[in-house]
Amino acid sequence: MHTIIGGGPDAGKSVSLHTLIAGLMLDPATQGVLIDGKRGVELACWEQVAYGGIRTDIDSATAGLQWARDQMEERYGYLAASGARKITRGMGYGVLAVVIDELATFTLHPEKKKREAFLVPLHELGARGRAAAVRVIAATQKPGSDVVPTYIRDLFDTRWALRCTTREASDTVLGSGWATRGVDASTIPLGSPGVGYLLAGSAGPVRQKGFYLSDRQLSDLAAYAAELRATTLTPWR
Ligand SMILES: Nc1ncnc2c1ncn2[C@@H]1O[C@H](COP(=O)(O)OP(=O)(O)OP(=O)(O)O)[C@@H](O)[C@H]1O
Repeated sequence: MHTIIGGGPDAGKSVSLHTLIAGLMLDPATQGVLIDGKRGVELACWEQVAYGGIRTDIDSATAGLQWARDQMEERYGYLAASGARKITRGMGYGVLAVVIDELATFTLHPEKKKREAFLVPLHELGARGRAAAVRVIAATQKPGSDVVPTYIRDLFDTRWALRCTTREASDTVLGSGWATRGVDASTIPLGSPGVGYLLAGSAGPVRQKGFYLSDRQLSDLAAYAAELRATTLTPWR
């Protein structure tokens, strides 16, 4: 499953992202590439457990994606050699998580070459990552095709629409047609951070409120995740 989180300012995207990161990184077998388009201010607490630290500029973000892509290829090599179709627990690999806060920072980068270099491995991870236990999770204020290319947006099968500023933006996150069927994240009242519609699997979107973790709780969880990594023998160390 790859997840996109969309919503207007203060909708609760970063907090939602943190809860997903916490869930992933508390398993010491998870490897995480963490990319922060908000200059590192959001994801900083996960610095110790992120592969190569928190990546804030497009060059290091792209290098992180390329590293994850190489890991994915290695996993495909293992699958080919073992005759299995997908990575499962017990094969010696954990989840490889690629998390991006404010995706638009990179997809709208002014240098076309750098933008493209970022999008190529991101697309490969999204398109071929599932069988290799790669999970791409991205948050963005503006998920429209002028910001996130449609061929990238379509790779996300789990969609989480927090409060959006327009009906169109809500449909962009969830997939077109949901607003006319009464599922419209622009109707979520202002001042309800974390409330949104989650579309996962074949059932329709479910209205729910994301879990809240304070900065203190997050830094405690991040420290615990780091400690687990230091004391647990993982397949890749
Ligand atoms: N699930 C939640 N429950 C309660 N408060 C929340 C929740 N999620 C977020 N908040 C609060 O709402 C505010 C905005 O949250 P957050 O920074 O995650 O929003 P955002 O969508 O990332 O904002 P922006 O895009 O403007 O940076 C913060 O003060 C945060 O503490």
